[in-house]
Amino acid sequence: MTQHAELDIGLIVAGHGRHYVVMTPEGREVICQPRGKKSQVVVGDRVRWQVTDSRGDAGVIEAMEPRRNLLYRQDEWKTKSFAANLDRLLVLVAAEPVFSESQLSRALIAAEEARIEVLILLNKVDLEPAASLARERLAPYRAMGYEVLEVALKARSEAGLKSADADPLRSHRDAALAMLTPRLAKGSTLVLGPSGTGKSTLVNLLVPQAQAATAEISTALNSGRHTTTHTRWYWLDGGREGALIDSPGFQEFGIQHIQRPDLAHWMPDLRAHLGHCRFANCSHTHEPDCGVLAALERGEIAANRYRIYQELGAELDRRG
Ligand SMILES: Nc1nc2c(ncn2[C@@H]2O[C@H](COP(=O)(O)OP(=O)(O)OP(=O)(O)O)[C@@H](O)[C@H]2O)c(=O)[nH]1
Ligand SMILES: [Zn+2]
Repeated sequence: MTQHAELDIGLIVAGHGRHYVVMTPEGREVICQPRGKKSQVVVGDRVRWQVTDSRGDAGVIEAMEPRRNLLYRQDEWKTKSFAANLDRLLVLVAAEPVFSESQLSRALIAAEEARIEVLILLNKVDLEPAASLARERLAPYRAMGYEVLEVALKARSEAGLKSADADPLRSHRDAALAMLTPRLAKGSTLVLGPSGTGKSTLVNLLVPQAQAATAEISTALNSGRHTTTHTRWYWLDGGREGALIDSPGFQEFGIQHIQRPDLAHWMPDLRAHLGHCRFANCSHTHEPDCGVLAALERGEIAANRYRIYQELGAELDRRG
């Protein structure tokens, strides 16, 4: 275990195939390949590595340091890691296109299970009436304890602005920056968001040098345009205290790694009513004297959320 302790430590900031970009504590980027055939390192991992060329810009990853957490999704066939050692998950949704509550809930469940704090960001609040509808759909999430922030990263009108402003686009953008900068200043934040929500806009706002950095990495890894579809770590400040991790979009957020009996526990609104069921192994679907069903009846659990619980529960029950 200690045999690699004397090697340099580095941070995985990007990866493409079997090539990784390792950042040294001084901020230098080195292209590394893992030693073994199978590599499980992901962006956010800290690794022990050593140089393999005389100029010191290529190396080999010898070992991975223990992880604090790992956010991943899992369907029937494969596991897909997002990133490791996360302090925060920022789930970006928008007034338009209408977001899938099921996908949102899946991401939140995976984050709960991995013990990662969540921030929900609603973009395009300049678009009414879509914004009001989205706000309504997010109300249960606020009520169950998630922080929900609203922004208009690229507003087309001055709707939603408190005072008339000569440049609504700029004032919305400045307001978003002022709101987000302090919240993301420390630790690593992974950004997840379905296509079209404004994820590129958000990353470019918070990391103005993102496009240049991505191009540079693509050249280094010789992967051309492909790297833009990969996960990438960006420092938010010169002191390297805060980081934003951009990740590619995905179709389905599989949560096959969640244990069926724990499902309700990872849903804070359901969790609040656990411990009051007649049966210790209650599935909260059909049992008499179920605390969750009683709470649903009393309107203390949103109908949509309970429907999502049923769907996800059935999905986990089908697992072979
Ligand atoms: N009205 C409005 N439009 C916005 C806002 N933010 C972003 N958009 C628009 O939404 C569209 C998607 O923004 P992008 O930043 O490209 O979104 P993305 O999530 O990276 O999308 P993909 O590239 O498809 O993954 C663009 O046409 C933006 O101009 C906003 O606050 N209000
Ligand atoms: Zn129950």
